[in-house]
Amino acid sequence: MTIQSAELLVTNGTVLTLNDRDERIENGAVAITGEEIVALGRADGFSDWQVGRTLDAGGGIIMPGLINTHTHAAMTCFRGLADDLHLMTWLNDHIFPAEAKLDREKVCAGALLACAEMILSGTTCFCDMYLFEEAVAEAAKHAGMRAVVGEVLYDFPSPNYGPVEQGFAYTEALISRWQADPLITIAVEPHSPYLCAPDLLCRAADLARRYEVPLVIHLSETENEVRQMVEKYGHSPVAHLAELDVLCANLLACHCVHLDDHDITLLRQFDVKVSHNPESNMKLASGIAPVPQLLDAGICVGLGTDGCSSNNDLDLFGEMDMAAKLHKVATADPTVMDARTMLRMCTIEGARALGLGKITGSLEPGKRADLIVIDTDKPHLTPMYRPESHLVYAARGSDVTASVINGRVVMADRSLMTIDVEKAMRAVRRITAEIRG
Ligand SMILES: CSC[C@H]1O[C@@H](n2cnc3c(O)ncnc32)[C@H](O)[C@@H]1O
Ligand SMILES: [Zn+2]
Repeated sequence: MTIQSAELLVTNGTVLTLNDRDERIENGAVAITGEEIVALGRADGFSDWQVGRTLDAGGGIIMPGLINTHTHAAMTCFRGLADDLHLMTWLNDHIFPAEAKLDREKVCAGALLACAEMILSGTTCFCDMYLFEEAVAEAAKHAGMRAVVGEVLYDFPSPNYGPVEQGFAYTEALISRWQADPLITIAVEPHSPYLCAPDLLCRAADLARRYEVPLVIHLSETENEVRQMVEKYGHSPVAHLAELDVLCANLLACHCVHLDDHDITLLRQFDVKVSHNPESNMKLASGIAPVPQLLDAGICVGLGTDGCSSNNDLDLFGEMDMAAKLHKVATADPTVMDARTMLRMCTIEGARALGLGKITGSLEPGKRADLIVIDTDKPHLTPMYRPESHLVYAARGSDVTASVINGRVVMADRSLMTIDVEKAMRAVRRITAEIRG
């Protein structure tokens, strides 16, 4: 008889696989070796395994880590700086002037704090658009997080690279530097059709196609944006991208709040993925994305927080709860966006949206070991008829006790292994003085 072995066994919990069959394993365990899940099943099935380290889930829930499909991680530096404003006032009068004061070190500090907040609230993977993204990639790598990162490209000079020509060069350098990294994927990220001329959009799409990397953009976020685009180009933002041949399966379109039926047909036709950011859309009063319609059309939708200056946190548990309830009230239909749909949106569908569906987003042998443990021994999680219900409607990020990313334990007993959280908070507090000054 061969002795089976695992370097790490996460055991004694209800395992939610979020795989195609949505399996739930009571008294379950997940065996990990190196970066990968090697087996999962009932915990007693592993009693004769040789195990290096055991992580006891204490009777809680073991599930795939959450995936945040749209962040501007370093915007932790601007949390609470400017609230209660329209998007364009918020951006032009407050955020862009503050961002002009950023540099590589500040972005690195802001992103590291974001990683601490994300790991502590159950996120294992995020997709980021910002300035000085090399620093974001380094922060994510330091934190041990999986990330898709891309330098923002737009028509005006960037505080990082200057004119956009150099933005393309910077993006290509990022792609070649991080090509073989197990955690970091580089994306091409034009900001939006309203800040990017047609030529920039076409070049960005060509670059993403050439390197087979994700293409990420803000799209149809506000009514004003749609009006402007129709006046300027005679098309909606989605139809504008279709005209330019930018719509494709590796495009992640963030927000997609103001869509007409033709836009939805186009998104489906080109298999475009959508990132839904309900809290940011609510806070900036941008509107309500037609997510139930997108799902009915068969479009892949992931969940995102957007930057935490328009949210104002990075807790995806809160985001799932908000999204589920927002769409119920918007459609006057309590059956839409049920708990299962929300959990899938935040895990496997998020992974698919980022082009990572084959490696993460569900617990299956052969996939990377990206998982979290939730402590359910809490008054607000008692009793528990259905774990899926609690995860969406009752749990908070602070209920997450452990996190494993790419096979590495990055948090246990709510202690971060990779980040000195006190130091990370101090660094960002120091930056706020400069931002204010
Ligand atoms: C420089 S990277 C990204 C750029 O986008 C700004 N931003 C943050 N949130 C939003 C949003 O909801 N819509 C459009 N632009 C947004 C961010 O401040 C950065 O300047
Ligand atoms: Zn955004």
